[in-house]
Amino acid sequence: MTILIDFQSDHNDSGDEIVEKSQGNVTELVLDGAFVAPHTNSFGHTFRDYDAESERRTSVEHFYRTNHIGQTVDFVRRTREEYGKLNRTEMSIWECCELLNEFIDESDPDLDEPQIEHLLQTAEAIRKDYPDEDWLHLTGLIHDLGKVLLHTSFGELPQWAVVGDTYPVGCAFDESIVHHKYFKENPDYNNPSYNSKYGMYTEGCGLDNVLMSWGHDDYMYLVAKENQTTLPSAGLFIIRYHSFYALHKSEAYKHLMNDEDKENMEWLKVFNKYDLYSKSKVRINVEEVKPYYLSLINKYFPVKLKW
Ligand SMILES: O[C@H]1[C@H](O)[C@@H](O)[C@H](O)[C@@H](O)[C@H]1O
Ligand SMILES: [Fe+2]
Ligand SMILES: [Fe+2]
Repeated sequence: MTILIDFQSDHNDSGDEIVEKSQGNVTELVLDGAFVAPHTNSFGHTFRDYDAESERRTSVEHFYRTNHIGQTVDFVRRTREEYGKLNRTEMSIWECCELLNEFIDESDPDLDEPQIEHLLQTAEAIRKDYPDEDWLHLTGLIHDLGKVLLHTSFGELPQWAVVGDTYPVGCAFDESIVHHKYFKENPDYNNPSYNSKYGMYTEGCGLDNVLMSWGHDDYMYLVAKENQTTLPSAGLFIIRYHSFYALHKSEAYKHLMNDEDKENMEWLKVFNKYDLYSKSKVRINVEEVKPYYLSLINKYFPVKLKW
């Protein structure tokens, strides 16, 4: 497979140097040493460009339309309560990674690989740059496991209720949210209790008190917490808010954060670089890295978890 890379430029927007190595028609990102963020995704476009004319543009836009219409306060409360019961199955973290093999995320303009590839690419890229932070490697591996909600044994939630960027419900939807215009069709959009800057919240109330649109982030957070993980609070924060781009990229909703959120945000920003820019066609040898990740799972999680 060929990775399309813009050969004109050897720096990306954030000024990181791009290193490329060619082997036949396969161009690899060189990940040893400090991680170098590529300039373009596997389709030859800049990352998170929701307007770029690509084979995925229309389906991604359609995804966000359904997502923005369906995520109401009422829907989130009901679904969170239901899935928060964790009474659907019992399995280990690694079993869940394997289950994700079959899913492709319809919200993602940058990736059309099975999810397990993305998990390992993220974790391995972090591991190279932060060799001593083993909790962050494991966070990389598990951050998207909540996408298992798409699975038939979980009642097959539709993609709009599992993937995509997340945002608070119960207060005004910020304009920086991808395809914001579709919120006009969300019933909460015209509800005066939910459509002001603070809505049902107060200044500095802390993200823990904010109801986020329902999806894989909050679900995986609940799974990890209820199964008594020993991951540090920054790991749980990353899992819970990694899709909250309006906050960690556009700095909207900062008025809802408390001091602990602000501290954890530093790690989320580190994490995001690897989550977003490690998406590539470079395959990881699963069998080779599996023993390492099994040892981390063993350190931070029980053998079987409730899902
Ligand atoms: O399309 C992607 C994908 O669903 C990711 O897992 C999520 O974290 C991102 O926020 C989203 O943009
Ligand atoms: Fe995600
Ligand atoms: Fe991810």
